[in-house]
Amino acid sequence: MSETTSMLDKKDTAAEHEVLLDAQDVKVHFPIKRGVFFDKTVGHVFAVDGMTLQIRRGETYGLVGESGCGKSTFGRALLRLEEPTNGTVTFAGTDLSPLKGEALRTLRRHMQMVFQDPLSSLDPRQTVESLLLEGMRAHGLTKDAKAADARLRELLTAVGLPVAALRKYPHEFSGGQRQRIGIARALSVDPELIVADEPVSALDVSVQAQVINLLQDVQEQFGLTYLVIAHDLAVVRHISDRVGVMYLGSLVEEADSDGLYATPLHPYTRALMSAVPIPDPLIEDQREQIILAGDLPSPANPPSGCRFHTRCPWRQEERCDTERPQLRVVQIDGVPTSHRVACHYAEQIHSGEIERHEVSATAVDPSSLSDSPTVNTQENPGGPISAP
Ligand SMILES: Nc1ncnc2c1ncn2[C@@H]1O[C@H](COP(=O)(O)OP(=O)(O)OP(=O)(O)O)[C@@H](O)[C@H]1O
Repeated sequence: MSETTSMLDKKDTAAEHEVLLDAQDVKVHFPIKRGVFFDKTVGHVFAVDGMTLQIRRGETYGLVGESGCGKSTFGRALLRLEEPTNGTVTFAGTDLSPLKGEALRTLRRHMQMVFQDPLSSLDPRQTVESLLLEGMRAHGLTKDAKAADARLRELLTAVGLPVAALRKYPHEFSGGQRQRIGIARALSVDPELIVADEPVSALDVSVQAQVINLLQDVQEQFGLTYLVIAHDLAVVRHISDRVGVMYLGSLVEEADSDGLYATPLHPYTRALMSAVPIPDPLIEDQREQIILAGDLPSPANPPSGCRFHTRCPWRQEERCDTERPQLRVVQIDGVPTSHRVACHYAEQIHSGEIERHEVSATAVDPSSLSDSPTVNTQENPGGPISAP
């Protein structure tokens, strides 16, 4: 191997491990207001309650969890579309917390969002050309008309739309095409990170794979880093290098995608995976089924200690009820795994040292049940978390 090649390899490896986004203890607490003038704060919705994760340059990080666990709020907080109550977000070495005005606008060029429903995120009165030029103009990327025109054509080619699309309006396209426009719009300002919030869940199943493939193609073409937020385990598994599982505002487990799906270690992740149907009836009959008791507790009144203890079939009294577990690297047989797990007893549960017990639905305090859309995993093991 030549010296130049080996230097390039080293550079690639270093780039792969470079942390692009670093979120430390991010919290977003929404005040609950009451009173005639809504001027009294009577409590808080702890939508995001201590999220710590790092996304490496060039990777796809998948974030999964039940509806209402805080995924979207966290994604928005990263871009400061939602103001964090606490914590720090560092992007490419810059702490975003003190940024305001122009500095924040400049940063948004590097971090873009792709939304679930392109129809509501695209102004229906603007043509595709105007939608794509908007961000480019705002960031001073359209000074040269010829270059701007070439860039528009490049974007349309990249997302698989004809040049004639430029003169049309969003309603003239199908759902899948509209999501292509949403992706082109995010790409138009040449970002480094894209936060894709449920990018395919509003699309027909037949179109979902095309849009996922497109996201992967443009990632390679433009050297992008992704945070993909989804409730669909199949989508996340297919697209992600690493996956984080969120429960009531924070991560309960994080691992590389293959490791997480092969050996889930947190009881909640195990329950999610056990709801994934396996096409082979023999394996399906023999494997572990974990049916969670009760619904997702309300983020306005989260359980004490481990947030999952009210539904956990391996709960150990006292410690789980009172001490909130930290995310830590788990060792199996003395060997560190790729998993970080927020469970006091992950090793003992994995080895079978702690036995599983039934949790009755009444174990969940009814006053802590959520008003927000929830999953009843007892009645519907697929729930809003859908399986591959
Ligand atoms: N502006 C807000 N004010 C008060 N509560 C909010 C606000 N935005 C979100 N929430 C609440 O915060 C919690 C987390 O919501 P969020 O939308 O982030 O969850 P999610 O995991 O993305 O769910 P979904 O997939 O259904 O969007 C929910 O209970 C939600 O009702």
